[in-house]
Amino acid sequence: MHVPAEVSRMQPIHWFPGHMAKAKRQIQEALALVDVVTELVDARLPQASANPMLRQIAGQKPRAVVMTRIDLADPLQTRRWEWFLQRQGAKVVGVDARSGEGVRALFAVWEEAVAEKRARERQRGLRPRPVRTMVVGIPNVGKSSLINRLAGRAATKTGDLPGVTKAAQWIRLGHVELLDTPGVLWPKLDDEHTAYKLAVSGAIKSEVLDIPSVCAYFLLFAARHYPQLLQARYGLTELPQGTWTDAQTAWEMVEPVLQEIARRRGMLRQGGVPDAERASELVLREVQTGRIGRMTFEWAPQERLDEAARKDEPGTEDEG
Ligand SMILES: Nc1nc2c(ncn2[C@@H]2O[C@H](COP(=O)(O)OP(=O)(O)OP(=O)(O)O)[C@@H](O)[C@H]2O)c(=O)[nH]1
Repeated sequence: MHVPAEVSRMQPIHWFPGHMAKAKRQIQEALALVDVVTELVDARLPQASANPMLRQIAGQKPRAVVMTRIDLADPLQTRRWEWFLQRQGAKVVGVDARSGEGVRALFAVWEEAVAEKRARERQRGLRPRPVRTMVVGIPNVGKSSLINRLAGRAATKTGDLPGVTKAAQWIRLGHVELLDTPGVLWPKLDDEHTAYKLAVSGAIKSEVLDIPSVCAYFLLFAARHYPQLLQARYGLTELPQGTWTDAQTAWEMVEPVLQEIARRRGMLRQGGVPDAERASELVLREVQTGRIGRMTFEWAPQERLDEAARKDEPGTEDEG
């Protein structure tokens, strides 16, 4: 059995305290100037792509949670996540930041997020003022895409923002003012599953985890939760069985499937040996571009199903 060298050289997952301290400071400075924080998470992994530190930094400030990449996520799971996050007190909207789908709904969410504060201000006789917000999220989650979508042609840039960076400006969008520089937070990679899910989604690159292991993680997950999509895309008759324990074992479970994919795609090494490693790159690329189909990589946390049923809302399943 051929095991790629990278699998046995799995690197430890790094956490960057220096970067985080700086990012935290910058975001804290900027947050002091906004009414509502717009937190971006990836709809395919809303928990793993959120940074828990943001809650701590943002404190009681109203949060608008934007789930990006709804075009790639499983629609049923997206509904469940929306419901779950709303129950946690966030205002939630799902968007495709590339096409702009769902983006208009954000304006209502922002207004709603500051409604109480504005009512108090009105009572004190203060003049209505625009809602100020900033976009915060992990790298690659869609911050620039969303800002560009929102800014569009109508955007006007106004005034420098002291204390953050010289270049930072507000983008005026009707009653909303959006900071044109997003806040970047690193994902919290302190658990193996979080790291693998982020790698499957493309949020972290192969310097942290190697491609064959990430692909193995994905295949075991997808064989369990989205078998029809895998079968339809790759014409597979047999799917890998089993759950993740470690990279080596997982690779051994998925290697025959990847060899089959390699054979079908003509990915052969010298002597006609199917190149499972190359197939793992292909599969991962196709996951990340949505070619295999719409998938969500983590389930909304288990809620009491009876409660969900009583409220006639979608229930949740065990991720397993
Ligand atoms: N399919 C899809 N792709 C998206 C969406 N949002 C962003 N992307 C793509 O994801 C990639 C990263 O998007 P960016 O907007 O650059 O992400 P970012 O958070 O600004 O990234 P950093 O600058 O690294 O912090 C780009 O190729 C986008 O086109 C989305 O909602 N759907």
